Amino acid sequence: MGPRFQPDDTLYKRRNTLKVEYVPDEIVGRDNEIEEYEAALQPVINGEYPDNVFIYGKTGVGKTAVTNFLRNELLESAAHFDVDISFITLNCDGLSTSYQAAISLINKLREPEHYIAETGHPQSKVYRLLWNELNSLSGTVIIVLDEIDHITDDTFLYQITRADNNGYIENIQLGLIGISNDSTFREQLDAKVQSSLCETEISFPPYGTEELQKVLEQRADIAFHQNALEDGVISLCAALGRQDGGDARRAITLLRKAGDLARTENATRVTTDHVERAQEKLEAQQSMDIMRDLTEHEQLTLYALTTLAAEDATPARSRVVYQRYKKLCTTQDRNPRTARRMRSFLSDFEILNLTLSHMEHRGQDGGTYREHEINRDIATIIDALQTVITEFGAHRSITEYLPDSGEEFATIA
Ligand SMILES: Nc1ncnc2c1ncn2[C@@H]1O[C@H](COP(=O)(O)OP(=O)(O)OP(=O)(O)O)[C@@H](O)[C@H]1O
Repeated sequence: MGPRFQPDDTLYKRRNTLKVEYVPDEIVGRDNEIEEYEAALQPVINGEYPDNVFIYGKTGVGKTAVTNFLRNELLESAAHFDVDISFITLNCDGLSTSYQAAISLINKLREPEHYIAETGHPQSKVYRLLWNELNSLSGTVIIVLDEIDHITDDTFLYQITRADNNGYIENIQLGLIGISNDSTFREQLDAKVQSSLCETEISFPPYGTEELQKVLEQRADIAFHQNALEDGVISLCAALGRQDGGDARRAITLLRKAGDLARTENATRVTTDHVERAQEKLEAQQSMDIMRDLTEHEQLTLYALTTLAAEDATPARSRVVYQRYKKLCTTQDRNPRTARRMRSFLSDFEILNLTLSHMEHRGQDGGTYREHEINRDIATIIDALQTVITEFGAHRSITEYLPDSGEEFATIA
């Protein structure tokens, strides 16, 4: 028998280009946004101040890809015309305060051996160090703050947008690009910060089917061998991607998952059937992630409804779900949320597609009430709720759905 893992390149030419980390050389389907963005950056090449730019749009709509593309183009043009430009990119994911953001930016500008500690400095010292670092640069410096909405207070943005006016920086012309997928972020900013940061605002709308098709075609050309995709594969991925919010990242991931499925099955081509099955898997994974991210009381509510489903007692009225939910809470002495709060959890589940509910009308007395049922299979929900089940115990109705190591769960009558 030969080695277990055999190289296999029947379908893929460069599979890595379908991974999220890959930066495309060319951007397709974002011409209007690129035009606006370019106009805001154009002054830089004339040696003038750039406009500060605020980019917003939902996840996977090309905000980062277009920013990286234009950065590369600008750097190339700057080299050609001998203009001094530098970019500093800071991803604000994981930075929740201005203090952390300022320290991260300082460290971005320093060599690792001169990094400063993440805590313990007076605020005035942090900004002094930051101005020193920026003043050691020259020409135009553009700071890109990706996921800018993670910074929950305005101080950092206030300081950095005012640094020039306040005389803290000399020699350099500072430009700021803020990127966010939270459209309400801008409204929450202090008015002065808002007007400085949002000199140019560019909204990136979700991709339409045609645009997704272009993005996918471009990527498939690099990633797959010629003829590796059956007709209709790209258009199906584009249509499903459109339904899932016009997110290019998700559409590209779907194509990769379909390719992987085809490869696992030793298929000679990727077919629409592979795409459909890959989509089912992605959806299952997505709802699993959603369920795992619910709060404890939301999970207990879902757990309560699932036990009723396991007893064949669904669709169930909200008050029946509430009784079961309260019972689960008492096993660990938790104070149950009010019935109204629990009903709001049930409405949220419906929006998330985890449950279905409908109104029932009583006959003679004319009242109405709502009934709920789960919209995922019991085993999947039980799997997602492992943590809460381990802590609160396994209701007798679900024992057959527990993993083989079921003994570790205390049972609830
Ligand atoms: N117009 C495009 N042309 C080619 N590839 C694209 C295009 N738009 C997006 N992509 C690809 O889709 C993926 C997601 O894009 P990107 O990271 O730019 O989204 P984003 O809007 O910044 O999302 P987030 O807010 O989640 O960071 C990336 O892999 C990117 O390369």
